[in-house]
Amino acid sequence: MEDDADRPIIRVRGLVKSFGNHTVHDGVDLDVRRGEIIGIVGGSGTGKSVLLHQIVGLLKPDAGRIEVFGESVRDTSDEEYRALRRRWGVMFQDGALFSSLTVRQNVEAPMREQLDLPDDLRETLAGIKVRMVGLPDNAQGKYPSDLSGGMRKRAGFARAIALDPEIVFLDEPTAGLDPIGAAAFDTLIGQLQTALGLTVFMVTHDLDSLHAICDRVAVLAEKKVLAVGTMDEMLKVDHPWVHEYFHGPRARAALAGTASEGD
Ligand SMILES: Nc1ncnc2c1ncn2[C@@H]1O[C@H](COP(=O)(O)OP(=O)(O)OP(=O)(O)O)[C@@H](O)[C@H]1O
Repeated sequence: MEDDADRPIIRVRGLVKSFGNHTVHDGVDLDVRRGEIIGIVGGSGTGKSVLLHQIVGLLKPDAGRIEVFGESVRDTSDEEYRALRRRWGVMFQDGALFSSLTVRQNVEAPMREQLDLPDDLRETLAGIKVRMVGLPDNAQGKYPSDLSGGMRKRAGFARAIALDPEIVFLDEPTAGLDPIGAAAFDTLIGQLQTALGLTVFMVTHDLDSLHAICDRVAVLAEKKVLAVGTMDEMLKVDHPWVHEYFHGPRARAALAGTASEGD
């Protein structure tokens, strides 16, 4: 069945999640639109990664509803979940590459799991994904430990797009990169989003990324999505944390950087 174009590609309603007596989410609502890049921001420990992990079915919410492509992620059989999972790719915070596999083998891993392809075709396709993220051909045979942090992130991105997903989830893709590497990674995300028509759900602390590539931003605070909108709309939100985040010195520097790029 075709997805309704107006229906959010991800719909979260009334999400509640606690660890012991520590409540992380208490009524999280969020819609993600098909084709957008949405940045998820919030203070440390506000549950950005926990939200991502619940949406992709790696953590079980205590209450609430999560729909991806109109399907409830919780109420699926193993087979249905496998089919859903094929339509998204995840790049975890640290890249989460298999250290004993080469870059190309890492990209092949989800293909082996989900697709029944002849070896040579799978290798060729994985090689194409490695090229798409801007890694040189000689990176294909290297192990994660032989790569720079930026190259490891690109390899993680290549694995996230291995199955031609409709959504990619990126957990702090530019964390730990120097400003030039981070800007190059932002450019890559923007280019692949456009070229492949991706929806991008991106957890980030990086104000430069928000300015450079995000269509909308969702702020997690007080156990909820406190505000969601464009960067311009975020500047008008009257909440102390949101105000400090979007008007503070780092925000001004990021805004100045964006302005001078456009000059
Ligand atoms: N598996 C777990 N067991 C217990 N507590 C957890 C677990 N996973 C996350 N938490 C707690 O949930 C809270 C939210 O964690 P999460 O990693 O989502 O924060 P975050 O917003 O992504 O933070 P950061 O920006 O620092 O990465 C934290 O207090 C964390 O300690």
